[in-house]
Amino acid sequence: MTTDILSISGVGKRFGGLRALDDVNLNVKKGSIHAIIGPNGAGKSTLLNCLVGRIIPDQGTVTFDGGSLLGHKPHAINQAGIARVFQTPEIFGELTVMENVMIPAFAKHDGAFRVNAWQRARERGAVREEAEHILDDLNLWDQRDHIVNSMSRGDKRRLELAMCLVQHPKLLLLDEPTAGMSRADTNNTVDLLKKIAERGITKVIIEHDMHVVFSLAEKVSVMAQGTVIAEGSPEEIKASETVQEAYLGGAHL
Ligand SMILES: Nc1ncnc2c1ncn2[C@@H]1O[C@H](COP(=O)(O)OP(=O)(O)OP(=O)(O)O)[C@@H](O)[C@H]1O
Repeated sequence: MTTDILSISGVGKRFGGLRALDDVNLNVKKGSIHAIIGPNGAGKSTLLNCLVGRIIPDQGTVTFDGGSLLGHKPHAINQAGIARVFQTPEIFGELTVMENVMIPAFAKHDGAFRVNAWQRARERGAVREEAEHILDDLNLWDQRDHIVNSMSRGDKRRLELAMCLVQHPKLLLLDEPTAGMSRADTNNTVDLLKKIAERGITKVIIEHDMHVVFSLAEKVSVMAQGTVIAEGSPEEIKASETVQEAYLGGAHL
């Protein structure tokens, strides 16, 4: 029996004459933290976009939790249990931290269940409790009534993570979660991601910061020119000559 929650097989995507993805094969084990690294333009974001329904591959299959993801709209994929944290947080700047976390929590509930008014009122309490719990976990509780526009970039990214976690995803996609952060904020984010690892959510992380990759990932896939050129544990990837050559032109990771 397979323990893979996500299987990408033979995926290809062209943009005009450019082959952005070329026969991509990649399997993600349930409950693992799987990093995808590679130089600029390797196709990492395009692949992620295929997983959330923003881009439809020209070829190949993508199977998540036993069903095909292809042809489904982003909203349906989100309801199926995939949440994504973007490079630029997608949050509501005029609202408070708590309001931002409540929105996806309710969206998840309303999408998952058809409820009458009484049930809905009862669930309201449960949803709020869950939101409070997650804000506490992500060290955002003290800022719960702050208007989001006034927060630092690092805090906004943490908020976006909270907005994903409150949906109880089976798979969390993190697109450069530490991009533009100071070293201190990066280290905090790494600690946080380790902490939420205990929730058993599978994570796929695209990241340029090798310190982040090697401190978090159990498995690393290396992409270059639209395809996966190497795969292994962080130690195997660090030691791989193919990776050193193709990814960094011979420099050491
Ligand atoms: N919508 C698009 N239309 C045309 N070309 C695109 C489009 N999206 C991506 N590309 C091209 O596809 C290739 C792969 O881009 P992609 O953004 O997936 O790479 P990446 O590995 O995520 O890079 P980075 O690390 O810089 O984010 C690049 O050459 C890019 O210019």
